[in-house]
Amino acid sequence: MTKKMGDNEIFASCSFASLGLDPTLCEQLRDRMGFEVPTLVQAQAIPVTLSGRHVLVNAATGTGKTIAYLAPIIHHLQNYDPRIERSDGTFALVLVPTRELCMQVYEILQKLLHRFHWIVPGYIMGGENRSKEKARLRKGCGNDVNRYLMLSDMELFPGISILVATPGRLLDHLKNTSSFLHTNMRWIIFDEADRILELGFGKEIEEILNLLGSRQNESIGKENEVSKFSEFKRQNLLLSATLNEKVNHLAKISLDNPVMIGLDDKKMQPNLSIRHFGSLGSDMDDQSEHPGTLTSCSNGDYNVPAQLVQKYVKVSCGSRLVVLLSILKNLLEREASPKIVVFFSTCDAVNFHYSLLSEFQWALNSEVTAEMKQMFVSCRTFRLHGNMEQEDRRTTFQGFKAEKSALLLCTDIAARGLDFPKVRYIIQYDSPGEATEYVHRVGRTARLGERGDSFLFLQPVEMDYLQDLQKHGVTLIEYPLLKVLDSFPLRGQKQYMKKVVSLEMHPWVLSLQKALESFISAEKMKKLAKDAFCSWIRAYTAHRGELKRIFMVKKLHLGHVARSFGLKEQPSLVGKSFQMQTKKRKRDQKQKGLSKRRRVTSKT
Ligand SMILES: Nc1ncnc2c1ncn2[C@@H]1O[C@H](COP(=O)(O)OP(=O)(O)OP(=O)(O)O)[C@@H](O)[C@H]1O
Repeated sequence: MTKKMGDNEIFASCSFASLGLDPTLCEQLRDRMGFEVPTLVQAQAIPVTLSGRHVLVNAATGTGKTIAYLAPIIHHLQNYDPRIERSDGTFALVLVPTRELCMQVYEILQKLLHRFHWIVPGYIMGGENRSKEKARLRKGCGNDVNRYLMLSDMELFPGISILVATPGRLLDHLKNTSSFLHTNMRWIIFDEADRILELGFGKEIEEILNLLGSRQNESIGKENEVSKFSEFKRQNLLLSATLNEKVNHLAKISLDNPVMIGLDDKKMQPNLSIRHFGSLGSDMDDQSEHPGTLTSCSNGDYNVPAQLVQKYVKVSCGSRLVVLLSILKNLLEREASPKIVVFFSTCDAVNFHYSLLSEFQWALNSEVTAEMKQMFVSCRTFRLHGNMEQEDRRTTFQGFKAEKSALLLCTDIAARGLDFPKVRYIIQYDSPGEATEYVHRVGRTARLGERGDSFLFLQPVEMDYLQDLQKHGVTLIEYPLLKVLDSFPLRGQKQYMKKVVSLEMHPWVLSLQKALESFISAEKMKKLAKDAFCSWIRAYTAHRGELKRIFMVKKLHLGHVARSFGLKEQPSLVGKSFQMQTKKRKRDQKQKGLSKRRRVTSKT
């Protein structure tokens, strides 16, 4: 592994065994996962979690939080004497915000439990076709049917020991699947807690905690539910790379006198365990009522990997597309096999750029025949967003993970917790909005001490966003855009003789924009571009609070926005279709009475 940071800034100078973990489990960590020594976070969290205390972990992205909670649980479960059985039901519940994260944690569990065949992992998540899954499990295709189960199959195969779940589908089963046995539930883990709450799952989480009798005031198993495991105390763990009011509230209602890991004294006020039983669904803005509050993120530092190089790309609206393609080309040609993730604000924008990058062919000399053109970017391109079929999401997730060099175009659905190995560059083509989101997006690179660079696209009118990030201790340097554009040869010339000062008048920009507009004028691409344009404006309008001041839709020149989608049409034409779409959306929303959560998820 190439590392920029010293290993002692990432890894602890002790062994997994010295933390008190079972020797067979340590072997699994080494042989199956390739982990020789614990990371610093693991070295801090594992002994505390083994001791049975409630824990709140706030550590930078990519520091190994998953093993920090899974290893102690497996240690205890494999140690139970007599061994746990199927009929004992579920012992541990890992709640995660997205389906991809659900699969990721489940896959790690599969590896770790290889030698502990009596501990059964399972997962449930929205979007799965239940009958198809049942059939697949019955036939035993893919997985070992006896060990790896989904809760939708609980009627057929009760007894998942460690369950990974997204909140919505879990609640459904808690209410409706009578054979879901949870009287022995000992651990509840909230992974990426802030994202679970941001997605509007606060009410579901409260209901889950109530149904499982695991709110802070009920943290010891109910007296009348005596089982052979009732001597064990409930233990809840909460993990998050960023903190906010809602996470603080969840901590207060679910954690009993927790040990804080990764939190310095500045970031919290004393006595987190003060009981407050408000609602996670409501906005927690009245701090005075909550004395045990973690200080708000607005003044705090965010945990960004120290070795990450963060740059911003200052580019006027009309040249955005050309600059994106140019930077991608530059990165892909400069390095042997880079993996790049590009974030967009909407599903339609992902679809448009995906088709463009997968199909756009190009030649330096515009006179050449179609056969002589080459792909503008020559690497495998993937896309990931919330409007895709579950099966396609799964294929993308696995595919991009496996590739050595590839491009992933995605919405924020991929911003949290996903661990794609060897991602070298993150491009935030559309701005992330909240600074929290910025941190999570860049956290997909520079994981565990590896190198990583990030690029944030900003228009000249949006430069105040840098100050917003600065408030959170995040500092970016300017990307030398003109220098990079100058390095592209044009019509056979290696360098331009004349020094170009303006980006818009740069011969490379003009030439590429012309080629793009011609390509996008084809019917299929044009339709994708128009949809992307409309949804992009909607997302831009949806910036909240303080950010509205920076990302002002009225400062946008619609013609320039259209140009950034390779559209030649008059802005008024496109603007009209946008207005019609906005009206239609408002009408639909009124009719359906869409919840806050659905508004958030539809964006991703
Ligand atoms: N002890 C270890 N030794 C080597 N690699 C490790 C170790 N622990 C974890 N890793 C690897 O480090 C990477 C990051 O781990 P993980 O996904 O758990 O981080 P995280 O802190 O949960 O990140 P995020 O906040 O983005 O969710 C993974 O690729 C994982 O396999």
